Amino acid sequence: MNTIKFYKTDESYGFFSNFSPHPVFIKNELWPTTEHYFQASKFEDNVIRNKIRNIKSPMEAANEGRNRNNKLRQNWEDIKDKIMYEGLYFKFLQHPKLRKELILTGDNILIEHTTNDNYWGDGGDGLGKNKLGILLMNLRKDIKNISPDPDLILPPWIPFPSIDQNDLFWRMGLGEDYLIEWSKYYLRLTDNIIYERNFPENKDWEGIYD
Ligand SMILES: Nc1nc(O)c(N)c(N[C@@H]2O[C@H](COP(=O)(O)O)[C@@H](O)[C@H]2O)n1
Repeated sequence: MNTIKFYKTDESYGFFSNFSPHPVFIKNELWPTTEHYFQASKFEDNVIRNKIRNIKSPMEAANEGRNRNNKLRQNWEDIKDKIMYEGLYFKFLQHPKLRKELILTGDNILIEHTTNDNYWGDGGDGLGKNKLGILLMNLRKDIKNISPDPDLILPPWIPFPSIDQNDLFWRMGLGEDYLIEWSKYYLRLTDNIIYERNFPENKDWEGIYD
């Protein structure tokens, strides 16, 4: 088995980094990157969460999240892997090109390679836990279970479960981009019946296939 190492966003496979500039929409909030979401999730105080959400760069968001003058939520150590997986899940489902790239890594081992991190990364010498790489590989398996087709684009209610079809979210930015891409994909399908059987309309999207 081969390995794929990533770290810096401007190097190969940089989109696996949480610092990559891919916005995510999670539980009715838009985050500039998964790093912003992850760092803000360390706190219960909405003032701090919103401060982090509005910070420009992921590095500054990470610095604020690591600022121990901010009161860390009590159970953070217990939930941090789950939060990270949640961020990754929505990132890779909400950006079809990233979903495709993840599937195309096949069964290669994914490693966040850095001396800066012994938990999420490999510590540089391979002795770190590489939790980010492991979660990405778990996600790859889960995504392939939904559909292994790298070119498939999921209907909007799967990557964006909390937004119904009349929401203004679909008229701008991430939502608009997704809907346009999905519509083009769906209209080009040669076998709609199988797609519609695999992904039945949910109640907020009734009639979308008509
Ligand atoms: N760019 C970068 N610099 C560092 O110093 C890092 N530790 C990482 N790793 C990423 O940091 C995030 C989690 O950090 P904390 O749990 O707040 O220490 C996570 O996105 C790692 O992949 N990256």
